[in-house]
Amino acid sequence: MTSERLLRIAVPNKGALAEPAAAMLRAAGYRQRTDSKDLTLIDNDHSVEFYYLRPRDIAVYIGRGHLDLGITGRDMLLDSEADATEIMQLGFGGSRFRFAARGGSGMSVADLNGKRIATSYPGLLQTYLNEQGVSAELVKLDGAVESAIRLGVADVVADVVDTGTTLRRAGLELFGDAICSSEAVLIQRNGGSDLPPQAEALRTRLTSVLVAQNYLMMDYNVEQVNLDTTTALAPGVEGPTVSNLAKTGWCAVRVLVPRTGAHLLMDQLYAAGARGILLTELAACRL
Ligand SMILES: Nc1ncnc2c1ncn2[C@@H]1O[C@H](COP(=O)(O)OP(=O)(O)OP(=O)(O)O)[C@@H](O)[C@H]1O
Ligand SMILES: O=P(O)(O)OC[C@H]1O[C@H](OP(=O)(O)OP(=O)(O)O)[C@H](O)[C@@H]1O
Ligand SMILES: [Mg+2]
Repeated sequence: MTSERLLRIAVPNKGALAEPAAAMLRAAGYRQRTDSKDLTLIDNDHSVEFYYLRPRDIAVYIGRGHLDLGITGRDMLLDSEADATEIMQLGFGGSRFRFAARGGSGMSVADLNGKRIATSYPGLLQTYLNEQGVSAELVKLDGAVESAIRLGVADVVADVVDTGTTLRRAGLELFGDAICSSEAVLIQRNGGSDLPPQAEALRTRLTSVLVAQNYLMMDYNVEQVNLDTTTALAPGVEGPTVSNLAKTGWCAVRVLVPRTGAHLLMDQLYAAGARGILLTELAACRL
């Protein structure tokens, strides 16, 4: 690809988003670093340069216009209050930002007035408290926020919850609605319109990875007399590819099927006469 300049993309260098972000970019056909100490990597074939940065800092670089696109968490983008916006949901790194207090304390958001709330996301939390008309003292911590109550530095925590294991281990219980539902997102500067053409190519390729996650490739053999029944069960997108088998009266069918319900479909196809049914993962898929 020829272009006047490299597209500059920020990718999380560590934490929960780093590995899945690199894996998604690899699945989309981009080169990624093999040494986790590398700070940057140029993919010359696609005229893209990747910068490996702390996920918390990525919105800052994008908002100030020093990098073109970035992958970070929605919660981190909102917390940063950077001049940046999400342009695509990436389907990994899902979490919720929640309040928690000592088990059995029966807290509610209305009880937060005057309380000390420990968090690593003061921007996100303060915005929410303002909306709720609550006045509380924020205790800003870098991580392991769940220990703040036991150690007496806070009455309540507001933190990222995925499985809830960390909270349970700390003897805490959730209260109130989720302050934010987060996942990894692709971000750009607000109103940013001077992106090189590789930006659109990246979005198309990432979309093809997401689409591929929703489908599987199915192959099966079936007798000609049963073909109408099996193709009605699995009609595919444009229609199945049907080829002749060497065995007279039989054909081979290849068809894209939704991942959800694929095993139920296998049962139905088998009952309808399909044999040798194969399900295969897709790396990428542009429909
Ligand atoms: N199980 C999880 N634990 C932590 N963050 C998660 C999890 N699942 C998804 N995330 C998301 O990952 C993003 C980055 O959080 P992460 O904890 O990796 O950053 P960090 O705390 O700055 O880094 P580190 O934990 O390495 O110091 C956030 O958007 C968060 O919502
Ligand atoms: O609900 P869970 O599945 O237990 O995951 C949530 C925990 O994971 C994150 O911590 P991380 O490992 O990023 O450490 P940190 O607190 O030092 O950031 C987050 O801050 C929670 O503590
Ligand atoms: Mg963390």
